[in-house]
Amino acid sequence: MASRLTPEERRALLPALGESGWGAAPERDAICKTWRFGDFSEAFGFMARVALCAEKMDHHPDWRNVWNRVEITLSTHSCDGLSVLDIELAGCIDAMEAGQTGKPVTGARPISALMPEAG
Ligand SMILES: C[C@H](O)[C@H](O)[C@H]1CNC2=NC(N)=NC(=O)C2=N1
Repeated sequence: MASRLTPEERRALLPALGESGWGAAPERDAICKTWRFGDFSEAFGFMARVALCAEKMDHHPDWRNVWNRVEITLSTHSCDGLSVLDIELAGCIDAMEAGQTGKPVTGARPISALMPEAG
């Protein structure tokens, strides 16, 4: 079973995701990111690609789609928080995004909320 990221792992892994638009989900140990696409077809195409990747990993997003907008939240049910599987799935999603018209929506809550201070 995947275990929850340690403070050291968080400090090592989360800043890069923050750079690409991931933020801290409200009131959960989870990361989230929102994209806006040209239209519903593009948004749904992106979701289909994410679904295939998630199924291959046996690790699945929480998500919401409203027409051209896709909001994804990642956390691991089995440890009730962030694990390395969420980091891997986020990386896979970001790699797919590159070829799309979809753009991340700015304004996510800072990912540093999920990182305890060192010391
Ligand atoms: C039985 C199955 O392997 C588990 O339920 C998997 C499926 N997808 C999952 N997805 C997520 N996000 N967290 C999990 O713990 C998880 N567990």
